[in-house]
Amino acid sequence: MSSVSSPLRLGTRRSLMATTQSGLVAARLTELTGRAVELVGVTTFGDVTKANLTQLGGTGVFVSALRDKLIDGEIDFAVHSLKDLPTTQDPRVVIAAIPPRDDPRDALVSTAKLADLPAGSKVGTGSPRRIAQLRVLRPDLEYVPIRGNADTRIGKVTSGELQGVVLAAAGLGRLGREAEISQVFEVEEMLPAPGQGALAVECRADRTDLIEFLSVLDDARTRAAVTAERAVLNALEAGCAAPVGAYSADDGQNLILTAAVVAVDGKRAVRKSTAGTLSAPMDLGRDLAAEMIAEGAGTLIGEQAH
Ligand SMILES: NCc1[nH]cc(CCC(=O)O)c1CC(=O)O
Repeated sequence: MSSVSSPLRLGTRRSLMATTQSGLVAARLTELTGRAVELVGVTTFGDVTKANLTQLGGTGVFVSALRDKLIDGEIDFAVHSLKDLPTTQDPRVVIAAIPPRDDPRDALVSTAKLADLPAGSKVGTGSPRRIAQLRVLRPDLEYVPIRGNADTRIGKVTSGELQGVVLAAAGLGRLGREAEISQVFEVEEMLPAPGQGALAVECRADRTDLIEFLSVLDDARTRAAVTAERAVLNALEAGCAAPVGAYSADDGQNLILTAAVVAVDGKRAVRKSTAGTLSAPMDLGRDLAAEMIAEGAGTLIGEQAH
């Protein structure tokens, strides 16, 4: 940062989803502070690989290229979908802000609601968490692994290749594709991925002034909720491709947290809820995960590792 008035450089993946959410954060930061923000496009491995995400064997495929640019100083900050961030923090960077969360729920893009699809209909999703929970609701449908951006996925419904695809409501909303949603799943029937619908604003750990500056974007309630959700994922030693759902929100007083590990056959699950103070979300998540492990959650995750 040379002078106070020079624009901050916000590094972003080039996908429509990424540029849209980065653009929203940039506009909000400018609105709150008057500081100009310039978007810098970065290509990541996660954008170029054709491999199924569950087969990449690691987490954070969308994240590392942006972090490299942060560390090099080529960009000042980056905006990630929180659910794509590994739970173990790289010590060279910090999450300076977690803005207010958008819709955390999963949504079906289809011409019909899930209950009304004919038996044998093909529904696309590459997420073991979604497949497992969908199998509980409709064991008689066929679940097809798919990748690609939202446009490609929705295109398979439009073309008739698939009768439905399941995507995060927040992403569909950011892309302006809400009109194609036939059903938004309640969190009780389809527990979202930890952090789903939330964004993380990241910058280098040594840029104290910038961290302070970006904190204007932070929403304490969202931060508490997603911290609890991610603590579950971390304690279960699971990544973003694991069949783990977690959702937390406060009722004004306490933080309520529900988490589940679901077998991909839809037949077994370990599911637990708890409530605790807003001030210790990490403990809430870690304690819930310990109870889940005592009930066999670790075995369920282990079975699906390969
Ligand atoms: N794994 C890809 C990804 N990362 C974040 C979102 C959606 C937006 C969000 O959860 O903030 C998506 C697509 C999807 O799951 O439909």
